[in-house]
Amino acid sequence: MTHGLWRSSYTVLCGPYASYGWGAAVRHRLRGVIVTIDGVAASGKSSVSGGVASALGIPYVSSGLLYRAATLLALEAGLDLHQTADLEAAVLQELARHTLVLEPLAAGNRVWEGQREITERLHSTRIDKGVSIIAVMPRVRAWVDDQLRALPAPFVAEGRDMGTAVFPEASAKFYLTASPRIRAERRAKERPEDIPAIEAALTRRDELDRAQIAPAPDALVIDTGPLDLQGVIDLILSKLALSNSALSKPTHQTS
Ligand SMILES: Nc1ncnc2c1ncn2[C@@H]1O[C@H](COP(=O)(O)OP(=O)(O)OP(=O)(O)O)[C@@H](O)[C@H]1O
Ligand SMILES: Nc1ccn([C@H]2C[C@H](O)[C@@H](COP(=O)(O)O)O2)c(=O)n1
Repeated sequence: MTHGLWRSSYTVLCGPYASYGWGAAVRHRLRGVIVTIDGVAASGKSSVSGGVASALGIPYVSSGLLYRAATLLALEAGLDLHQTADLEAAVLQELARHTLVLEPLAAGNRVWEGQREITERLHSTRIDKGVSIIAVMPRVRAWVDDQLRALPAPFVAEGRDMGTAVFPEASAKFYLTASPRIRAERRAKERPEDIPAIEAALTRRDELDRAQIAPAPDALVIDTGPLDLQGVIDLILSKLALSNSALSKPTHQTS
C-alpha cells in the first residue's frame, strides 16, 4: 500500500511505509507530527534520524537523497556540471523524463528510478562532488520541497533546511554539528579514503552548502562530537519526551 502519490509535474511515488507496531495511543499522539533534524555534511543526520524515527515507530525521510538522485540523473545524461549552458533547465528535463521514487522505510530510505533501485549509487565521491552544484538551483530545490511537503505526516525529516525553509512549523527541530575532523574520522570508517582528504572535502561541501546550512532559530543545536550515535539519539528522544507539547502539537492539521 502506498501512502498516496506525490503528483506534481514530476511523479514521485511515496513508497509504502513499512508497517510499524504502533500502539493506538502512540499513533494518536504522533498524528500530524513532523520532527526535523538538520546539520552539516556527515554530522550524523541520517543515522540519528533513523534511530529517532525507529524509536518513535514512524518513517524518516532523507531529503539529501533527492538532491543526490537529481545529480545522478544529470551525470548519467552526460551533463557537464561545470560547462553545460542552462544546467538547471537540463536537470529539470531529466527529472521530468524519469520517475523518481523515494521509499522511506524503517531500515532506511531507498530511491528508485522507475524499476531500478539507485540508492547504492547515491553515496559516492563523484556524487558528493557534484551534488552541491545541483542543490543550489532554485527550481531543483522547489521540486524537492514539493515532494517533501506532499508526504503524509508523521515522519522525521533530515537535511539542511528542513526546520527553516521546508517545515518551519515543524513540531520539534534539531541541528547536528561536529568538527570537520571528527566527521572525517567517522566517514573514514565507511569509505577507504584518508582522513585529511575527507576532512578537506567536508569543509569544501560545508562552504558550498552554506546558503542552506543555518539552523532554525528554534532548533536545538547538538554538538555530536562528545556523544556516540546512540547518545545523540537518546538525547533527542529525551527532549521530545520532555517537550510534551512537541508531540501533541501536530505540524499538519489532521482530520
Ligand atoms: N555521534 C556519532 N558518533 C559516532 N559515529 C557517528 C555519530 N553520528 C553518526 N556517526 C557515523 O558517522 C557516519 C556519518 O553519519 P551519517 O551518514 O548519518 O551522516 P549524514 O549527516 O547523514 O551524512 P551526509 O551529510 O553525507 O548525508 C556514519 O558512519 C555514522 O554511523
Ligand atoms: N535539505 C537539503 C538536503 C541536502 N542538501 C544538499 C547538501 C548536500 O550537498 C547534498 C546532499 O546532502 P546529504 O545527503 O549529504 O545530506 O544536498 C540541501 O541543500 N538541502
